Formats: sequence, C-alpha cells, structure tokens
Amino acid sequence: MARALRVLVDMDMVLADLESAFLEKFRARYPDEPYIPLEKRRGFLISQQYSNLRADLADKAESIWESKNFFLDLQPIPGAVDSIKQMDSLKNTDVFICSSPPRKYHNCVGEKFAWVEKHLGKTFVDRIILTRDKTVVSADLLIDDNPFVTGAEPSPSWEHVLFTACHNQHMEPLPSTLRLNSWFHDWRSILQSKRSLN
Ligand SMILES: Cc1cn([C@H]2C[C@H](OP(=O)(O)O)[C@@H](CO)O2)c(=O)[nH]c1=O
Ligand SMILES: [Mg+2]
Repeated sequence: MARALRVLVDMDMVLADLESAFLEKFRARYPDEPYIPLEKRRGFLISQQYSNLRADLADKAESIWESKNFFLDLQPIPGAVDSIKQMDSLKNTDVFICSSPPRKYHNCVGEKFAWVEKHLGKTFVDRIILTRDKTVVSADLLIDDNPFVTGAEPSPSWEHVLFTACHNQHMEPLPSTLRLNSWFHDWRSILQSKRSLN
C-alpha cells in the first residue's frame, strides 16, 4: 500500500485570521494613527508595510500581536475548520499543523496550542509542529500563505501550496506554483494530484 500523504497546514492566515484581528485591534488601540486597509496590504510582514508608512508604526504594530490573547482570540478562516477535519478523515492522509511562533513567543506559543484545542479538538493538538524553520520538516505538501518559506534546507521535501491572503493576492507566483484561493476551492484535487505521484 502507498504510504500516507503527509500535509502540513499553516496556521496564521490559513486556519486563523490574523490580518483582520490585527487591523481591528490596531485601530482600536491607536485610533489617531494611519492604518492599512486589508485591500491595500502588500508583502507578508505587516510591520514592514507599517514601517514604510511611518518608521515608528512598526513598534505599534508589533505591540498588537505581542498582546496577551491576541493569538488565542483569532477567528477561524472561513471553511478552515471543516476542511481540515475532512482532510484528516481522508484515507491515507496525515495532516499536521505547522506554524512559526514570532521571536517574542511568550504569549503566542501556549495560545496556539489552546486555539487548536478550542477550534479543532484534542486530536489536533497531537499534530502541532511549532518551528521557526519549516524547510526542515518532511512532508509532501505545505499549505502556507507566506510566498517565501525559506530556511536551512534549500530543497524542502514538501511542495508549497500558496494559500491566498490579503497580502499575497496580487502576486503572480511562478506558473508552476500550486495555489489555493480559499478553503471553498478544490483542495482535494491538489492532494489527489500529489498522491498520484507518490
Ligand atoms: C509578523 C507577522 C506574523 N505573522 C504570522 C506568521 C507566523 O504564523 P504562521 O506560521 O502560523 O503563519 C506567526 C509568527 O511570525 O505570525 C503574519 O502572518 N504576519 C505578520 O506580519
Ligand atoms: Mg501563515
């Protein structure tokens, strides 16, 4: 029998809506400061775009996701909870959640575990991989909104599926890059195409 297809699913902006929560909380905490609406977001890092707007806004942006309960209170991305449970129930499919905590990890790490338990249940807590370097994790697919997942391994074993988010929706990746526009699009075919190569 063919070995199971191993799929890594990223958390922020694939399962959990970091960008909407960030904007809501930034505007509430800093009502007099300029902000970037989601349709104007460009580039993976929020702090980078805010610092381009005005240098001192980067620290203010960071203060939002460093706050207690920021990661715990994120809303699920539409369709994510059902989809990952359905994916997990497919035969010959192993699903893991693969997320990178920020360098100031103190609140984030525990809250990511708690978020998974709250929204997906205890069985998925056993599937959490928190790492600053996803390239050294071995799998067939990585579904991630970061267009540039890099690290120590120049040729990761997984194929990247770029999950569409506000910050990457205008990008045109290489035609060969797999792309999933939302959980309501056909993620099953992407898995199937990879499975037939295994
Ligand atoms: C700073 C920052 C972090 N993040 C996410 C990415 C990482 O989670 P994930 O790997 O689950 O997508 C986490 C820590 O950097 O926060 C963003 O999505 N945008 C940002 O601007
Ligand atoms: Mg992400």
